[in-house]
Amino acid sequence: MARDLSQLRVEIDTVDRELLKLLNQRATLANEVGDIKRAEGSTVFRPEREAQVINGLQQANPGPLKGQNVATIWREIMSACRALEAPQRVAYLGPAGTFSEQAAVQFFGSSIEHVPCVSLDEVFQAATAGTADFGVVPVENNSEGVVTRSLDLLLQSPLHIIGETSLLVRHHLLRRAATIDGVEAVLAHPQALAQCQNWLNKHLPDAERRAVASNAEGARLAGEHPDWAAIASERAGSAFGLHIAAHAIQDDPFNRTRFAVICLPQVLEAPQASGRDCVSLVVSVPNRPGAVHDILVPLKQHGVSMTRFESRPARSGQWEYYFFIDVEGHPSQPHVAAALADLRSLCAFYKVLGTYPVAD
Ligand SMILES: O=C(O)C(=O)C[C@]1(C(=O)O)C=C[C@@H](O)C=C1
Repeated sequence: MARDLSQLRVEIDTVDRELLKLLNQRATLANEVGDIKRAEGSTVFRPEREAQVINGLQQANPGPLKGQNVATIWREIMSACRALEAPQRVAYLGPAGTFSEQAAVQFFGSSIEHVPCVSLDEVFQAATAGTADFGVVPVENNSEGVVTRSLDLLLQSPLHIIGETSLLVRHHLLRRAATIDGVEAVLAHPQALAQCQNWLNKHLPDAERRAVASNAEGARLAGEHPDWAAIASERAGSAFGLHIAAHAIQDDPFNRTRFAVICLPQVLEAPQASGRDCVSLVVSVPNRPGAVHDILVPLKQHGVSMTRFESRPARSGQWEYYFFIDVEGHPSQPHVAAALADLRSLCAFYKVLGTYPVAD
């Protein structure tokens, strides 16, 4: 006979008590792992171990929970266990409510210490000086291209990339009023203004577009001026008590931003191979005909796929460029190591920005 609602809820309560007991058992074990790591002076965060735990559970999952749900739940469980071992301080472009904050929580789970920064430069400084263990910075948007400041900072910085996360970015027009009537200025980070330009041309052609340091900063200002609107996330809207005057106004409905997770090699060395990895490099080549073509040859010869190739002016006063290259694989794989060694021998400048598991 089918159980009624109250019987089912009693059973759910029993299962929850059992889960709570097991989760605390798990947290106690993680705490013991923390004691060992403290004694060794080693790092708490082990992304490859976390990936292993999640992959193993997804493979063992009989359902009806979806694999994606299993990943989300265990990412949070491990985030809480990690925080018991030692708080992980994560720097990002703040204030609260930015997509960068969302990316940080997506990667590390919500049990982190937030270190909001006023600029990308400050994120790099925080992670370099040790006021944060990790930084999370945007590197690329699928409609707007690369975030040039992040690439320039990566080039000069002692930090390396240990992970990435990709976020579906939905921009809303936020305002004190619930409609777009009478908007005189639209405030947002330049990237967000660029990602919504068709919508702005069509619906608010006469409004001034004002670039500010972050979308959340724009939302804060829009909260103070009735004739201003901001382009920002729902999260920023609720943080500053604003209405969504227009929903999902980004020109590309599949607008995604890729974020890099960075830290000093002393905090965390390059993660071991996870099975789906990527190496990010920056190189420059001697200024002679065919030099750019030549650096791609070793990749082809050794069967290594290139997933990104971007150029940035070297600012040397000459027509010289840095090339940011992502290749698939891990340097522990012989064909990847061979391709990188050959490529390096052809470059005037060669720096590995990081080796890390690719985001889903
Ligand atoms: O296995 C470890 O090294 C742990 O610290 C435990 C644990 C976990 O909760 O499973 C927590 C943090 C690490 O990032 C990896 C895994």
